[in-house]
Amino acid sequence: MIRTLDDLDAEGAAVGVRVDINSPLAADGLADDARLRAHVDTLSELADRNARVVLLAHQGRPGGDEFSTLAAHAARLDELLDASVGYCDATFSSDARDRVDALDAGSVLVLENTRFYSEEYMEWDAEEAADTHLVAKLAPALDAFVNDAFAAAHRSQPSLVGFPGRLPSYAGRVMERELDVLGNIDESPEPRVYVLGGAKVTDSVDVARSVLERGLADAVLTAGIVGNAFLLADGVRLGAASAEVVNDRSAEAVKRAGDLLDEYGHRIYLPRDVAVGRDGERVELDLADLPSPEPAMDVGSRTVAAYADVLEDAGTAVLNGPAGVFEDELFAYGTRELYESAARAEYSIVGGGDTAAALRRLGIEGFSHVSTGGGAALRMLTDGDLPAVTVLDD
Ligand SMILES: Nc1ncnc2c1ncn2[C@@H]1O[C@H](COP(=O)(O)OP(=O)(O)O)[C@@H](O)[C@H]1O
Ligand SMILES: O=C(OP(=O)(O)O)[C@H](O)COP(=O)(O)O
Repeated sequence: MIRTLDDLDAEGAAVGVRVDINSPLAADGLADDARLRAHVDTLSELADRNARVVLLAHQGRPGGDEFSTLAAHAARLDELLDASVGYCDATFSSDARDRVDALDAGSVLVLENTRFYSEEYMEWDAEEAADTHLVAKLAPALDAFVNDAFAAAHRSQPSLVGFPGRLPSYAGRVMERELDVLGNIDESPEPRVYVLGGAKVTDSVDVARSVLERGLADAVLTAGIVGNAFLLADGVRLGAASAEVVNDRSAEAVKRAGDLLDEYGHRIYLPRDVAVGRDGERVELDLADLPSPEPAMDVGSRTVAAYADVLEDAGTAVLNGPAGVFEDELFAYGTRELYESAARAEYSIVGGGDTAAALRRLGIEGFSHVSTGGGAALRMLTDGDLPAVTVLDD
């Protein structure tokens, strides 16, 4: 059974709360605060119940553009919450532990990006994770652990799976809600159409295989860089620029996409056209017009029309990842159209950090459930288990 905040004696307790506030960044700070706002209920409840709330979170991946401190996140949380929110530029050092010890009841402290520490970017089993430096050093300063980071719950990293071995542990309100909705997807209306876009090529190929093998998906529509990977796997010569974007993520995934096309090609839909930028304009190219020197940045209108036909009959639409570089208005068309078609399905689930940002930016509403997780939601839908959830279950 997974315990929730209803089971936690919060008064005066130092509660470590793992959240997922991993967000798109802009030059001057956060480009979108949806993931921060998602945790407001959990954090407000704990602060109102006089807990000393200690936040653990990651931002970006080592070496990536969005790998940064959590200073901007703490400042935004301070605006979003009634409680006072402090920031500490360390995670488990004596400085960090001193700040935890000095924290007032009803206040919040944001510790530094957990991925600044190399152990955090490795996968562990729960017992080993409990012995990592981060967990072994920080746990003694805490009385309890709450995992509200559904969006990262598919990762077996120390801050996600290590604390339950050392502290009484609970699911936060976001985690509780997500498990409630996504745990019952196999009872959702058929036919089920999965729309896989975005940049996580390897994860998406794995998801496609799983939902097709398990008979959960009647159709898989591919878009974004994922769609480009499937086009390459199908032998389409997109051009060196597009191929480089895909291969930078995973050349191996293209091979695996090819294997999947061999087995399930009749249920996998590939883009029929793509959009590139030429002299500052959007230009749509049919597959016959490729290769193109410019990278494919969006799906074109023929793809949108074909996918809309499939989605029109969907009982359930499950969507992850944008169809193109929606951040640039020239290439937002595919995402806008595809999301609007998916939102019209009888039951529709959408997930992903960038996907949620796209929904807000493009003003699209009407999904039955907007999950805070992309990879986590898909993994939950396909495997039904998540490592960070399994360790909460006792
Ligand atoms: N054709 C494309 N070329 C380059 N980037 C793309 C393309 N299609 C989508 N993207 C990018 O993919 C990113 C989001 O993908 P991903 O992180 O997988 O989504 P999510 O966070 O919703 O799971 C966006 O920043 C978007 O610009
Ligand atoms: O943004 C996230 O994943 P998502 O984009 O699949 O929702 C989570 O914060 C997990 O991040 P990660 O995929 O770098 O482990």
